[in-house]
Amino acid sequence: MSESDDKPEAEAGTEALIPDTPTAEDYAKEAKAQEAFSVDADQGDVFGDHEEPLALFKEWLALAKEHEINDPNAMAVSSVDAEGKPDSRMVLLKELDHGFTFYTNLASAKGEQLQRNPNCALLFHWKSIRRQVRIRGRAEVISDELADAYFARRDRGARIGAWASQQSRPMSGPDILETRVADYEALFEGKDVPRPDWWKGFRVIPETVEFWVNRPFRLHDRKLFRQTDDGWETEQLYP
Ligand SMILES: Cc1cc2nc3c(=O)[nH]c(=O)nc-3n(C[C@H](O)[C@H](O)[C@H](O)COP(=O)(O)O)c2cc1C
Ligand code: PXP
Repeated sequence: MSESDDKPEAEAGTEALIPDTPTAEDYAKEAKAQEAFSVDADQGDVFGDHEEPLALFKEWLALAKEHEINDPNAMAVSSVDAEGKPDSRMVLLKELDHGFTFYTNLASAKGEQLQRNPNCALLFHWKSIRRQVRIRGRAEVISDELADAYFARRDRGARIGAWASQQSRPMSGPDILETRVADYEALFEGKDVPRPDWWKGFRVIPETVEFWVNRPFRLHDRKLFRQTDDGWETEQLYP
């Protein structure tokens, strides 16, 4: 029996769905097929000599924007509920200053969790360039002024949608959302659509930011930035 035949029975049905661990030949094939961001070691100096992580993050996001098929600014945000159980979902990064801002409904599950416990984590994974960025930090609710400015840039349809959606709460029937959208369209007909008080942004202030780039045979490169009283310190981590 070859090594690859020696698999537990329960895995059999998933073989067609879940790729096997790559062989040296697979790495060689991929390196040819996907020159710029292959799994080989030639992505160059991906970390640079930045003294803080946000400049490096911007470089990586710019590269991701060139290569991702959509939403290079998509990130998972993980929070914890009242029982301390973790919860994750995707959001879109919308502002980048000294923190990472996304917009949402404050009364949603994530909105309530982050207001109760601001400790959270963000995760970017860009498949096209085979890179990951992990951020741990604390979320703060942004100012009304910032939220108003972003809300005003959204299409009218999305602004009406924000009023109509009671995000994360159960919907009582199949047509209820359409009905609520129609109701708010009628309410705001001929008027500007204001930002609902509960539609706001969270800015995640990073405490650690880790940059990860894929390498062959899982010998990846990792660089961790950690905020200290004297600025950022960095270290390389084993893969
Ligand atoms: C790519 C992507 C981007 C998303 N962006 C947002 C976002 O910026 N804000 C938001 O409230 N929900 C966004 N969602 C929906 C959330 O993942 C989630 O379903 C919703 O916010 C409810 O989450 P909660 O019940 O944990 O609060 C996005 C979903 C995907 C797949
Ligand atoms: C429910 C919800 N709110 C907000 C956003 C943020 O993006 P935008 O302002 O571009 O709609 C998204 C993006 O998918 C979303 O799904």
